[in-house]
Amino acid sequence: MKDKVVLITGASSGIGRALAFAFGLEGATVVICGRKADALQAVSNELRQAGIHVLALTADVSVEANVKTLIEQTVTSFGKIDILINNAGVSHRSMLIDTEPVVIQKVMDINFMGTVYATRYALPYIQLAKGSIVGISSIAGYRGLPVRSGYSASKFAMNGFLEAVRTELLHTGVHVLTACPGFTASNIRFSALDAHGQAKGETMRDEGNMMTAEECADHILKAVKNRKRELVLTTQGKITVFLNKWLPTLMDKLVYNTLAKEKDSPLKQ
Ligand SMILES: NC(=O)c1ccc[n+]([C@@H]2O[C@H](COP(=O)([O-])OP(=O)(O)OC[C@H]3O[C@@H](n4cnc5c(N)ncnc54)[C@H](O)[C@@H]3O)[C@@H](O)[C@H]2O)c1
Repeated sequence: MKDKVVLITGASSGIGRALAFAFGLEGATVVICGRKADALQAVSNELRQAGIHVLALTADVSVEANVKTLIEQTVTSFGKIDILINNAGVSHRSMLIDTEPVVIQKVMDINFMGTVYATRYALPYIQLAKGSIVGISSIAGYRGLPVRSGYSASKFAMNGFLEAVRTELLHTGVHVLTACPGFTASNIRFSALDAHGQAKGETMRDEGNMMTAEECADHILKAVKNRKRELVLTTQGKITVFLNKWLPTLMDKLVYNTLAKEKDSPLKQ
């Protein structure tokens, strides 16, 4: 990764932060982006202390002009972008019947349109570098998950978008990776939106019993180095993707019953 410039969206916590360390410790220059300047600065300081060359830029990925500026500032600073990691994301937890559509719009704007903006504006530079475009998707991008219909939709959209882009770029030397973590300990469940768009502020799962963000980032780093097409993480995630392909009706019941056991689940057991 020496001499590579890696742009990571949503890097002030969780998997994005861990990716900044993973790529940075391999010698890459990392450009980290997030909405909150304070949180971003704190991560930037930690990265610098670890000897990593870092630039922190604030941007809301759901705002096209912000993302355009983010790409321009990165190129002005370093002259290129080798790897773009579309990581910024938000979830929601509410039954569709209760959910204000604007909540689903917000999830789509961040998870999907954020990926569209960053990929579109970074693409000329990634093509020059014959670099990599990475989407941090989810198992929810292969198997629709109840109580997260908008989140699943945004990750299905991301998967389809990146598959199409990968095919468009087949003869250009650009690598496109769809990375689908399973449950990973992070902020994602705390910041998940409720039916009215407020952060839940709590998790409904045992965060201590999950893959860590650092383990997840190591798998993604390896997949980028090996220019893999797709990465599906955790045994549970792999089984879910496999069974859903061949036994989707059985999976409706299995997924329902599993997620009905989550604390405060609105699904009836
Ligand atoms: N943790 C999991 O269980 C899990 C599983 C599968 C996929 N993912 C995906 O991994 C990615 C990272 O999530 P995480 O688990 O590290 O959670 P996280 O909440 O710790 O990280 C998400 C990051 O995105 C940032 N972000 C949110 N909205 C943004 C916006 N509009 N503009 C810029 N930044 C924004 C947040 O501030 C945060 O830093 C997400 O795309 C998520 O969907 C997570």
